Amino acid sequence: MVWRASPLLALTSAGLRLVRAVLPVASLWIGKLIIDEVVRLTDLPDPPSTLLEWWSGGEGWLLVLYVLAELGLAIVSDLLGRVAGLVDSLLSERLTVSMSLRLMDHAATLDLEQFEDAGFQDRLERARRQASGRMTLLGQILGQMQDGITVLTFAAGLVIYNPWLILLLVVALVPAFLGEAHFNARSYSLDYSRTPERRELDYVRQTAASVETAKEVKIFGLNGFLRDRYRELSLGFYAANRQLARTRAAWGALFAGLGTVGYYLAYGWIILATLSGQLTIGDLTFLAGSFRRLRSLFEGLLTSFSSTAAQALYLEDLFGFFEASPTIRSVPGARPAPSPIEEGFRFENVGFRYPGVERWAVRHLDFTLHAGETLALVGENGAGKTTLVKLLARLYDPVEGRILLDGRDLRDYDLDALRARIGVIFQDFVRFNLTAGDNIAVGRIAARDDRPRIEAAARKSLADAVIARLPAGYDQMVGKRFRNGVELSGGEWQKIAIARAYMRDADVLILDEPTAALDARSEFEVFQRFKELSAGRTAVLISHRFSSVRMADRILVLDGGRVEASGTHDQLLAQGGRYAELFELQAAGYR
Ligand SMILES: Nc1ncnc2c1ncn2[C@@H]1O[C@H](COP(=O)(O)OP(=O)(O)OP(=O)(O)O)[C@@H](O)[C@H]1O
Repeated sequence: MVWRASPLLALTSAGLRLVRAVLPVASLWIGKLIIDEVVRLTDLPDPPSTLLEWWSGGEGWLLVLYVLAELGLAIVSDLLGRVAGLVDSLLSERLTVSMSLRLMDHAATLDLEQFEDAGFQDRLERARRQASGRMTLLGQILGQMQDGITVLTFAAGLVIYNPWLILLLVVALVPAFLGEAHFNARSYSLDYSRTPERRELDYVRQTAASVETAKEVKIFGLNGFLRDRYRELSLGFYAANRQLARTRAAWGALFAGLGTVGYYLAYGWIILATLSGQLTIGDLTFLAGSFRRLRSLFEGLLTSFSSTAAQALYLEDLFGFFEASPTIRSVPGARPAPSPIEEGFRFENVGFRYPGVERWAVRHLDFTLHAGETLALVGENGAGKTTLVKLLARLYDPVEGRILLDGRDLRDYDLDALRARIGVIFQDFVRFNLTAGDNIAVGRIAARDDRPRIEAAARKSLADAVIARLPAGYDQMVGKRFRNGVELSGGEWQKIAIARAYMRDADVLILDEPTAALDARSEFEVFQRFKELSAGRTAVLISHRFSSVRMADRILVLDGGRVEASGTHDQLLAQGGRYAELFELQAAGYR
C-alpha cells in the first residue's frame, strides 16, 4: 500500500533512512579517534606550547581532520533528518488519502444488508479509524527499520571488542521485548471486544451534541440521561483499561530493572578492561557511548514496537474489511439491462426476510408490474412496501422465489446498468449538505454540470420555487452543517429530493412516500405531474394519502407482507375490503 501511494517517496524515504542509520556509529567512532589522538598528543615527551607550533610542527593536522569530519557528519545528519521528516510526512499523507479512497471504493461495492448488520458496522468503524488515525504508523515502522540498522552497526562494533557484551545486552532486554508483545496482544483483544460499546459511546456523545439531535435533546431534556449513559459506558472502559495498565506497568518496571542491571554489568567490564590496559581511553568512550546508545535505542524500539505492534494488529481490521465481499453483484457475462423495458417486472412467489430476523418481511408475492403502468402500493405500517421496492431495485435479493425483468431473472443483468434504469426516492432520502443544485444533481451525478437539466428537474418537482427563494439560488449550500448553509423545511427538502428522480430520467420511477411532508396542494400537484411525466414509463408510488393513490393505473394492497388485493381505485372500493375500509377512514376524517 505504501508503494502504491507513491513509489518515488517510498524509495527516497527508505534510502534516506539507510544512510541515516549508519551515521551515529560513524560519529561515535570518529569521537573515539579524536580522544585517542588527543591522548597521544598530550603524552608527547616535548609537546609544542603554542597553537602555531602545533600546526607548523605537523603534529595537529590529523586531529583537525577528525574534528572537521565530525562536524561534517553532524551537519549532514541534521540535514538528512529534516529531509527525511519532510518525505515521511508527505508519504504518510499520500498513504492516508490512498487508504481512505480505497475504503470508500470498497464500501461502495458492499451490500446494503452488510451495512445494516451491527457486526459489520463494528468492523467498518474499526477500519475507518485505521484509515484516518494511523498516519503515524508508517513513520514509526520506517523509524524502527532505521533504528534496527543502527543497532546492528553498534552491535557489530561491540562484537569486535567482545561478543559476550552483546549477549549480555540481549539477555537483559529480551524479556522486556516479549512482555511488550504480550501486553499489546491483550490490549488489542480488550479493545476488539469492546468495539460495540465504543460505537455506542461515540453514538451517545454524538447524540448529546449535534445539530441533528439538538432540538429533541432540548425539548425532552435528555442531556442528563445521555450523560449518565455516557458515564456508565466510559466507566466500564476505564475499569478494564486500568486493570491492564497496572499489570503492564508492574511487569514493565521489572523488565526495565533487568535491562539496567545488564547495562551496568557491561559498563563495569569496560572500565576494568580499560584500567588493565586492554582498552584505550578512546575505546572506553566508544564502548560506553555505544552501550548507552544501544540501550536507549533498544528502549525506544521497545516503546515504538509496542505502539507499532498494536497498530499493526489494528491494521488487520482494515484488511479484514477489504476482504469482505458483496453477495449482490453482477454475474460474469451479465446482460445489459433492457431499455426500453418491454414487458415489465414479474414477482414469482417472492419472499424475503431480513438477516437475523425470523419473520418474513414479505412472502408469496406474485404480481406483475407492467411496463408503462403506474402502480400504487398501499398498506399499513410495516406491510412490506419499502421492502418490495428494495427488492425491485436489487438492494436485496429474494430469499425465496425470483423477480423477472422482461422474462429474465434480475440477477442475470448487470447490476450498475440495472440500477441506472431505476430511480427511487425513499421516504428517508438523504439530505445532502451540498448546494441545492448538487442536491438535485445526485440523481444523475454525471450530469452535474448540466444546469438546464437540473433546472428542468426542479421545475417538474416544484423545487424551482423553493430554490428561487434561496439567497444564492442553485449554488446555495443547504443544510446546517457547514457555514452559510440554509436549512429548508421538510416539504422543501422533499421537493428537492423528488427532483432527483426527474434528473435521473430512468425507465422506472419509484417514489416511496417522499411526499409525506408536502402540503395538500403540493402533494396533489407533485403527483399530478408525476403521473403526466411518467406517461410511457413504469412508475411505482407509495403513499398513505388516497387522493394521490387513486391516480394510479392499478393499486396493490399489501398486508403482512402479502398482496391482499389489487385493482383500480373504483374496483377496490367496490370490493369493499381493507382498501375500502382505509379509504373510508381517511375520507371520514376530512368530512
Ligand atoms: N433493515 C431492516 N432490518 C430488519 N427488519 C426490517 C428492516 N427494514 C424493515 N424491516 C421489517 O420489515 C417489515 C416491512 O417493513 P417495510 O419497511 O417494508 O414496511 P412499509 O410497508 O414500507 O412500512 P411503512 O408504511 O411504515 O413505511 C417490518 O416489519 C419491518 O420491521
